[in-house]
Amino acid sequence: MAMRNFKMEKYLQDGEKTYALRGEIEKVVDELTAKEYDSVCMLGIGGTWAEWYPVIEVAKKYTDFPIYLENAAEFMIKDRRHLSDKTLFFTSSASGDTKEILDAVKLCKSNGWKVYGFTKDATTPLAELLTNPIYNACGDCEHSYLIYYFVMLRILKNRGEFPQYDRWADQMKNIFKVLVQVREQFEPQAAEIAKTYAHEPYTMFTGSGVLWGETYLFTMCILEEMQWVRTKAVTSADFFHGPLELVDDRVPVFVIIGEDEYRPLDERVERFVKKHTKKHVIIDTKDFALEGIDDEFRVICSPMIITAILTERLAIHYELNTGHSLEFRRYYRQFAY
Ligand SMILES: O=P(O)(O)OC[C@H]1O[C@](O)(CO)[C@@H](O)[C@@H]1O
Repeated sequence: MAMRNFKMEKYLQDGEKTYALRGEIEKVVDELTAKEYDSVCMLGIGGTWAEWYPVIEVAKKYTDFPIYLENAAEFMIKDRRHLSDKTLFFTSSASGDTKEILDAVKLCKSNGWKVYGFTKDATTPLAELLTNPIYNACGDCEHSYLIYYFVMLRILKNRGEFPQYDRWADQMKNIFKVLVQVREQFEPQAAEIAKTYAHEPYTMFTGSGVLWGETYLFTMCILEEMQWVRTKAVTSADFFHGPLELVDDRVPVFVIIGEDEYRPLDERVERFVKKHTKKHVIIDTKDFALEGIDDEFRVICSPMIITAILTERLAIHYELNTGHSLEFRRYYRQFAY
């Protein structure tokens, strides 16, 4: 099935460019971890916060080292005594002009804290603030996941907590090709799901663990910001503390099922919705093969599967059905607020 609005050659070329950043990222991380440090802090906002989320969730499976994920706007006003000049700070903004990120990085700098990270190119305001900025022209989520994982898992490797780093990173050379297969497999379903649900007045999404960030991102940044489709994202655990009361045949529930230790929580939601609404959509990362990638790395790659099929493919089919351009905003970045 041909994929609407998908340029395969360009996608694979962009993937090669992103993978090629591996050496540069490893060099920065190796230099930083050769010196004394006592914590790691990632700064994000909205979509970037959601993209860092699984990277930190994964890291916590391998280490109990202090690793923080801060919302850049909250970071400005909250207590920061857990951070210091011994913290390794990273951030990312594809546009390089997201206000909250710029403010947070300026605040770090005013404390003498260096911030490392990513932006699209050397012309952005963020590029001027970062130490050793790394340029990643393609800000799509799977690209972000890959480079953020290069940062985080390399730190863990250097701490002796992720000795399989090289095997994992070598296998990531093919991840973009694999994610084309994942897209192709999902495409007929994406077309069908969007046709059925794009005009629903309210849609719930549940997810958990390593997939929570992408669940939240897809509803907030794609369906709400880019499609004006009303949604609720709730963790599989919290679904049973409120949202379940709204479920009946009028309310579609998308259940995103992952492969980490949270899976039983997702399966509990699956059992419930299958009984209480005809409008359930079950999306299980286990249904997608990752050719050439070891099973022990599936959880790490699982947000890439979800972003490929929802944020990339389902979004395109929603756009087709709603007739609302994914590019159009009425408020976001249209004026100061
Ligand atoms: O990477 P940038 O340019 O800072 O943009 C991040 C933003 O992009 C979006 O994901 C989509 O416009 C926002 O919701 C998000 O906060």
